[in-house]
Amino acid sequence: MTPSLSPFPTGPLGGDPLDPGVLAIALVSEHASPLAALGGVDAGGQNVHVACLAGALADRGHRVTVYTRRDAPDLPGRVELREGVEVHHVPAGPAEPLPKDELLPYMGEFGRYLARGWRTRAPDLVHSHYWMSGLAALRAARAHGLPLLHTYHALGTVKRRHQRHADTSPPERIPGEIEIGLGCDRIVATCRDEAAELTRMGIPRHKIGIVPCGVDPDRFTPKGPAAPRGPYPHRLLQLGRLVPRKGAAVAVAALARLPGTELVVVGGPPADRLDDDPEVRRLRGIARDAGVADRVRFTGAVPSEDVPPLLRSADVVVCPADYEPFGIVPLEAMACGVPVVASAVGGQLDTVADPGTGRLVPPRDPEALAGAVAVLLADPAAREACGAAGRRRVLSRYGWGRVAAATEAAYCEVLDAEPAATGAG
Ligand SMILES: CC(=O)N[C@H]1[C@@H](O[C@@H]2[C@H](O)[C@H](OP(=O)(O)O)[C@@H](O)[C@H](O)[C@H]2O)O[C@H](CO)[C@@H](O)[C@@H]1O
Ligand SMILES: O=c1ccn([C@@H]2O[C@H](COP(=O)(O)OP(=O)(O)O)[C@@H](O)[C@H]2O)c(=O)[nH]1
Repeated sequence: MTPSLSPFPTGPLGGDPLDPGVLAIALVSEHASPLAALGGVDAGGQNVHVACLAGALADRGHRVTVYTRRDAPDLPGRVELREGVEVHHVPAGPAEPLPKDELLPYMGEFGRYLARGWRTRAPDLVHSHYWMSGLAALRAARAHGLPLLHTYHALGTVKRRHQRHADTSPPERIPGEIEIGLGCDRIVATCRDEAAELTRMGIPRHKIGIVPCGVDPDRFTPKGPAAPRGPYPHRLLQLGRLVPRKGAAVAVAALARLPGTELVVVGGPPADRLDDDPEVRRLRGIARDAGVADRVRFTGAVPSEDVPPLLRSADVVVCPADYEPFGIVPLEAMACGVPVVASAVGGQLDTVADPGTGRLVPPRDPEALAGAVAVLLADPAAREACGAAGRRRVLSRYGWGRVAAATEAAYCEVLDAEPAATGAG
């Protein structure tokens, strides 16, 4: 490791000064806690990203604090997620779950909490996730002259373009995202499409670096238990938050062109609340109308340890989102050696190699989705080759160790320091 990187007092969390070269890193993730259950409307890839990035940075010897909003009264102020990673529950607004689009009024309080804490124990750098965290962190980091890096995870301009009136983001979002981009020291975008969108928003290209999201290839493996299959010769699987933009309706409509195939939809509310969920009801209606209701199964949200067996049980994983800022699910499928048919949007343009690891098809096009899937279902050898290529692609590019190393390099650029010598995994 290299000489001390910090002009600021270190040891922000444990109290003791840190060894030279060890960074004290503050990750700010206002609505997406690394401790949250996944699959709900607001708990998805960002939660995974923050948890895994924090862990992989700790593996490289750094000390990480994740700041997330306290959304239940009984949450402890601090929780050790693992060695080197602590989660702080920030009091900002009522200590109860709130939709993320209602959190902006509490971001001043969130930022003041950060600034107060950093007065006595400042991190070496701050890395904020999602626009509201960026606003809170911008104020607090500026107050102490701390370097700030930002990852958007999703952009208001893109969401507005695709969802129009259904977009419930506050009007402050797009101007806020520009303010963050102009005010922070560096943007850690996750794919080329996002970098292009940011430059169209007027953010200088030289401030933007690209580091993808990652996957844990030791947890997501081709070998291992597979979930039991239904009575059909073929299984498609879709995984993620159950919101309309994820395109499950496209997958259901495609099923009408794929006889002998079942579709398992993983994610959404807990299994015992599926019947009350508006999106499940909508999708069941579409399935009924298409005459495929008996071949569509909803599991509800599943804990992350149950995800690899489900992925392994599928012949093809479909990711037909209308838009997808990055999309961790294709990486998880590829890591499990399963071919992916994804919409040609966002991060999926970078992650899915067509035809090597799967196929890219136009979004919102059930016919194109069904066509690409049918070719793979008819050819077991092609599926196996795609799966193996997907696994190789993940191992060579997307392990969290590599992602953390590249993120650390961005931190060091901002701090004008040398990266640590630790190998990437
Ligand atoms: C659809 C989408 O934006 N997915 C991204 C993103 O995920 C979530 C997204 O940021 C949600 O916000 P929004 O409604 O404004 O789009 C948040 O509620 C969720 O917490 C995010 O998980 O980030 C993922 C990680 O970078 C990315 O893989 C995914 O494509
Ligand atoms: O019931 C569920 C649904 C989703 N996920 C995980 O949630 C993440 C979704 O991330 P992605 O980036 O694909 O989409 P986002 O939800 O952020 O839009 C992936 O790690 C999934 O494995 C999960 O563990 N259980």
